[in-house]
Amino acid sequence: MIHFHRVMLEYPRTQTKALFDLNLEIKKGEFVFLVGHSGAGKSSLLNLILKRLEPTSGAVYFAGENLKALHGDRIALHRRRIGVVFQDHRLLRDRTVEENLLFTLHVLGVPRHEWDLRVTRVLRQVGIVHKKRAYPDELSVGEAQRVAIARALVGDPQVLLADEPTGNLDPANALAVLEIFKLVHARGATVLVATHSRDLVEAYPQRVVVLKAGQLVRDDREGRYSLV
Ligand SMILES: Nc1ncnc2c1ncn2[C@@H]1O[C@H](COP(=O)(O)OP(=O)(O)OP(=O)(O)O)[C@@H](O)[C@H]1O
Repeated sequence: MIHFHRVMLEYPRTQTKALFDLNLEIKKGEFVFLVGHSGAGKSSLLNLILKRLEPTSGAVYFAGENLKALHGDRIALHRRRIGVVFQDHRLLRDRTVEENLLFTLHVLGVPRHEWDLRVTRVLRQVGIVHKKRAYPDELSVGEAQRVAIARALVGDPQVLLADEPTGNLDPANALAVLEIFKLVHARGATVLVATHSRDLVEAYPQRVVVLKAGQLVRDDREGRYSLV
């Protein structure tokens, strides 16, 4: 589903080498934790999958297609296949929870007659349907994060990418978020979660890929957490 082939990434302005000779293959339906110290390159890796960044050398493939070949509208179409959750949820502050999700469905081009059903279903799934008329500023951090997850899932993406999705949450809320990811995984989506949280990794033993200073130093299918 996602394949990195000898990827090197250097940020040109600062000449920071963020990833070195990275080879990684993630199969359809896999759940992968991406761990590593701050600055190890986790966010850079996720941004390459979204084609927000281009590799300096090497190639990133998504569903068999080299992302380098995508231009213009096809980049937007590519991103629509992917649900994204960040620590900083980036909800639209002047729209209610429901309107935030409707906006996403509009952008995704989902037919209007499906909107109500999809919004209700996904808000139920993340346990926040009672807040659908609230504005983001009226939500707790944990609630806002659930809405961000709902927004990432409302388009039924094939792939879910999450960057520190539980960084601001207390342990109970972090585990609640993990439960949602497990459901998404069980439904067949490919899930990639960048995290510093040992608790999260230990609560759901899955494949763990460890980055250290831009290099993949460990790939453990037994789900063992170690920052090396
Ligand atoms: N826009 C940028 N321009 C220049 N250098 C950058 C940029 N973004 C990240 N870097 C550098 O690239 C390296 C990898 O950063 P990245 O954000 O991918 O790490 P990370 O593992 O996600 O860290 P964290 O856990 O702190 O979010 C770091 O050395 C960082 O300083």
